Amino acid sequence: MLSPNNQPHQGEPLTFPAAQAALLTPYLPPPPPPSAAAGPSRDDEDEAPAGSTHSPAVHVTLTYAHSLDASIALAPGARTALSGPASKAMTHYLRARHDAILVGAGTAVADDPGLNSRLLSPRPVVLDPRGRWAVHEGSRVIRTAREGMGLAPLVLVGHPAAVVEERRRVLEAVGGRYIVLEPRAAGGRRFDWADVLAVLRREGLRSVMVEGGAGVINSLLAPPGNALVDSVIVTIAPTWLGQGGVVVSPPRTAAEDGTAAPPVRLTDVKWCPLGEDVVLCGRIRR
Ligand SMILES: NC(=O)C1=CN([C@@H]2O[C@H](COP(=O)(O)OP(=O)(O)OC[C@H]3O[C@@H](n4cnc5c(N)ncnc54)[C@H](OP(=O)(O)O)[C@@H]3O)[C@@H](O)[C@H]2O)C=CC1
Ligand SMILES: Nc1nc(O)c(N)c(N[C@@H]2O[C@H](COP(=O)(O)O)[C@@H](O)[C@H]2O)n1
Repeated sequence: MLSPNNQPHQGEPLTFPAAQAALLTPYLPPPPPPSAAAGPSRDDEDEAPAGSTHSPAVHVTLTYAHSLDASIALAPGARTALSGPASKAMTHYLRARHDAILVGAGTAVADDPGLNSRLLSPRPVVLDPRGRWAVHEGSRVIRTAREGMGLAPLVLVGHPAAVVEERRRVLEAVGGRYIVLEPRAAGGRRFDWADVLAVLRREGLRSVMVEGGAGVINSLLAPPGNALVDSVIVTIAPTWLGQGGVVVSPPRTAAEDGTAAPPVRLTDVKWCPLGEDVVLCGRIRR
């Protein structure tokens, strides 16, 4: 079993079997050097991590859990447990293997997530172009940081006016920050993924686990964002969530003759049963 390292635990001690961790290794960024174990502020070298396909190098792992009908939640705003205990442990292991964990404003608002790991916590990053996440003293991610159980978030907003002074104070009190980034995609409503990764790289973050929700996943799986994804790890839970769920389904692209074409496909695929769930690992086919 892999054992927790230098950060305090939250809740039950957590272990993830080494044999299962070994299956995931080819899809993950290299482990941080021992000197980086205290947190994700890394030395600013410019080497690309092994397996990375873009530069400057930020390893991007897209990972989430969905139902048999591709839903990641029962309804917008409904926090929905899909992963069983074994795959939940995998999620904490994966979080610990990345410098940053990224979610969209929809998830931050709906779930009030902790975004930490019971092993080594990554830096939470929230994409919030319009500043709609009303972060406050009681937000879980803030409490988690204050209690030393995780790191404080970086919140990417699209305009200085999206920063509310009281929220900025709350964030900065625990070591978090707003970062203004120009939304250059989707008619000025979305961040260009390459710009997001450049911000992370400037912050010394060399790997990011993109966790959701559907808006973020669908945007990253669509071109040109999907060219920046190094690996995909999806937990499939043996349940249907039914119509009205929050569905992962990126927009179709058009083939040369104008007919609809699948936007993206995986290659180098491995399947691994984990408790009652199955975990699918793969890379985006170029
Ligand atoms: N099962 C699982 O593994 C997971 C499930 N979830 C679930 O997903 C649901 C939330 O999904 P959803 O509502 O789609 O919310 P998201 O977390 O995907 O947030 C979507 C919002 O994030 C912002 N955003 C997304 N992409 C970009 C981009 N490229 N640039 C800038 N901003 C971007 C936009 O904010 P704006 O609209 O303000 O411009 C967008 O509306 C929740 O119910 C949650 O429980 C979440 C994570 C994992
Ligand atoms: N891996 C996974 N399985 C599920 O069943 C889930 N519902 C999620 N959701 C993600 O985890 C966040 C909540 O966990 P923490 O409070 O941060 O520990 C939630 O916001 C989603 O990002 N993930």
